Amino acid sequence: MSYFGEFKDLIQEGDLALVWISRDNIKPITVDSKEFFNTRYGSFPHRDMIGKPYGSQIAIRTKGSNKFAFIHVLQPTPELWTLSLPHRTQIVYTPDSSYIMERLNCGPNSNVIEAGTGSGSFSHAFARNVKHLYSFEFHEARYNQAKEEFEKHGLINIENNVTITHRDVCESGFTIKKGDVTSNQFKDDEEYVNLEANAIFLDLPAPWEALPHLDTVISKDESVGLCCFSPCIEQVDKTIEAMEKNGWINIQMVEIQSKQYESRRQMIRTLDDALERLRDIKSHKLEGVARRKREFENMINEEKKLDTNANKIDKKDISTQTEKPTSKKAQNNRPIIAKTKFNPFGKGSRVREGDTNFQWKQVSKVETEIKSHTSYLTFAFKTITNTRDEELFQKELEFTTSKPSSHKK
Ligand SMILES: C[S@@+](CC[C@H](N)C(=O)[O-])C[C@H]1O[C@@H](n2cnc3c(N)ncnc32)[C@H](O)[C@@H]1O
Repeated sequence: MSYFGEFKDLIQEGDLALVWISRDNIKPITVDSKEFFNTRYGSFPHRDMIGKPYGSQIAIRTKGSNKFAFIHVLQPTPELWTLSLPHRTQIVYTPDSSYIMERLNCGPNSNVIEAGTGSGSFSHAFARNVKHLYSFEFHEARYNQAKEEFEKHGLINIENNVTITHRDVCESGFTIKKGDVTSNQFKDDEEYVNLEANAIFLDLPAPWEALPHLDTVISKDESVGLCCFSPCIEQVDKTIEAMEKNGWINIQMVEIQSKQYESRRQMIRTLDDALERLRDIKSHKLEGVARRKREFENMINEEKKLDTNANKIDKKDISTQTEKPTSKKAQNNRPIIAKTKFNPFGKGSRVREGDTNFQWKQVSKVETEIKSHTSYLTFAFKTITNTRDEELFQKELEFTTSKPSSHKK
C-alpha cells in the first residue's frame, strides 16, 4: 500500500506531515527533530510533534506576549495534498477529481491513463483508488519533479501502482516500451507494457491530438471511459469532433460548480422595524445638531473667558495659559446619549442568533472560497469489441433459465 494510503497513529521522525495553519494555509513538512516550523507567530519545534497522534494541536507562546499560537499536524491524504502541494501548473481540485473518478467508474480494477501529470494533484487521488496509474508528462523538469515526488510519497514503490513516463502524447501516443524515459521497471523478457486502460483522463491543451492514439492501449472487452478537461468551449468543440470521428459515444459535457452552504438564521425585519429605524435616525440627527451647537457655544465662552484672564497675567506664562479647548475636552463636555436599543438593520447592541425575543428565518449562506479549477469536463465511452461471445452468452442463458424463478407460484 502506498504511503499516502497507509494510516498511522503517531507522528514519527522522517514522516511527511501537513501543518494546518488555517483552511487556506496548509504546509507540507518532513518531520526532523532538529528542525523548526517557522510562522509569523513563532517557531514550532518538530520535536514537540514527534510521538503525538496525528491531528494533534501543537501550541507555543507567541513572541513578546502571553498568548498562544496553534497549529495542527495532519497525516497527508490526496485531498489535503491538493490543498498544500507546490504548484508547478494549474491543478485539478477535489470537487472535479472525485466527480471524474466516479463517472469513469474508477476502482480497484481500473487501469488509468493520465496526461499530463502537471503538479501531480490528480495523480495522488488516482493512485489511492485504482489498480494502476500510467501518467504522462512532456515537460522534462516537471517529469523529473513529479517522479521524485511520487517516489518520496511511496506511489512508485515495490507494489508499483504508478508509472510516470516522459512523453509528448500528442506526437508519440501512449505505448510504453523498453528504452523509453519512464519509471517502469521492465523485466528481462518484457518489451512493452500492456496498459489495458479502462479509464483515461486528458488534461492537455489539445486533447483532440492525443485521442487517435488511444485505441492501441485501451481494454478491448469492456466499456472504456474518457474524460477531457478543458477551460475553453472552443476546445470542447474540437474534442467532441475528434471523439465522434474516433468512435467514442455517449458524449456529455459537464461543468462542476462547487459551492458550500452554511445553514444559519436571519432576523425577520418588518415594515414597523423599518419605520422605527427611520425615526431613530431622524432623532439622532436632531440630537447631533443640538449637541454640536452647544459645544460650539461652550468653546466661544471658554475663549472669551481666557481672553479676559490673559490681560491679567505675565507674557512668559502665555504658553501655559492659552490652551484652547481641544476636541478631547469638547468630547468630555458632550452630553451622554443613552445607548440606542437594538435596531434590526445593523448598528446597535448585538443580539445572539436565535434570541427568542426576535423572529428568525432559516437561510443558507454561500461560502465563496472553495477551490475548484473551472474547466469543462467532456466524457465519452467506447467498447472496441462489440461482438457477442456466443459460448459465454449460451452458458449465461442456460444458467438463468435453469434457475427457479422467484416470481412463479
Ligand atoms: C494543467 S497541467 C495538468 C495538471 C494535473 N492534472 C494536476 O492535477 O496537477 C497540464 C500538463 O500537461 C502537460 N502537457 C501538455 N501537453 C502535453 C503533451 N502533449 N504530452 C504530455 N504532457 C503534456 C504540461 O506540461 C502540463 O504539465
